[in-house]
Amino acid sequence: MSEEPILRADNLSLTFGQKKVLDQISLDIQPRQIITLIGPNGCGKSTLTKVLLGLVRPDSGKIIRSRQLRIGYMPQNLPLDQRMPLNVDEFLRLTRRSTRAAVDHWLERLNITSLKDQSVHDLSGGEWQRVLLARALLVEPELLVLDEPVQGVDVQGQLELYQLIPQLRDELGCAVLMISHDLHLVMSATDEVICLNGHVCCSGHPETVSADPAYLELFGRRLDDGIAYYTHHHDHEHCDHDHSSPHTNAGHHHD
Ligand SMILES: Nc1ncnc2c1ncn2[C@@H]1O[C@H](COP(=O)(O)OP(=O)(O)OP(=O)(O)O)[C@@H](O)[C@H]1O
Repeated sequence: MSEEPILRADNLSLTFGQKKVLDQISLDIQPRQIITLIGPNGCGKSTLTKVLLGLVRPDSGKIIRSRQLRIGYMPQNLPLDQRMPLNVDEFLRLTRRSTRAAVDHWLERLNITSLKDQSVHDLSGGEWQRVLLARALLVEPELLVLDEPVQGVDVQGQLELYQLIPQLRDELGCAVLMISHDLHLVMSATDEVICLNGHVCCSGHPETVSADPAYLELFGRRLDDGIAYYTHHHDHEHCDHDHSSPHTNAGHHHD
């Protein structure tokens, strides 16, 4: 891809207390590109996402976004005041610049029209995820950011949601940055995987990365049932590489 990135992160670092959560992270997001961040619990995926969105300030490093980049953000959770009566339709209409027609469109597109008059407090985990996705789509994003979009969703629902993501990318022409724990589920829905553990452990096209024996050793083993379980053994040193061009090191792995 030779276009200008819509977002470029350059050497982002952030320490919380004693813990270096982000260590010199660089990445580019190209128009229409689907990028997935994977990594173990607490490795900094959500923090990196919030830094990229401008919600958290890094200690050092730089973020360049294209002018007036419209970002649709689906957070991992969105605590709501339980005492506030609010149905799905009213909740979605709170989104800035949302219109009646757009709300109806996304309700229908995500197969949740039947939830329109239901209280947001009574939704199942999977239904709530779809409503949050609709809310992110209502801003007509150029960049759609999904923080663990399949949380609380059953396996069939996860497969459907991951199939939907490239379709939404095609319909909106947007780029997608998503966080996932499920490498095997997300493989076919992503153009690039970035494996995080504070630093960028490896990155590249999912098939290139997944075919790398060193990658499998680090990030999973494929069992007979075809499921690759995520088992990151981070007992290695991070060798230096060129952070200014993170996408050139597809299949890069540690010594
Ligand atoms: N505001 C904060 N203050 C202090 N520590 C924080 C803060 N936010 C996150 N952390 C810590 O930073 C680390 C990275 O957290 P983050 O939520 O980014 O991880 P994650 O990779 O998204 O994890 P998970 O997969 O469990 O959602 C964790 O150790 C977390 O406890």
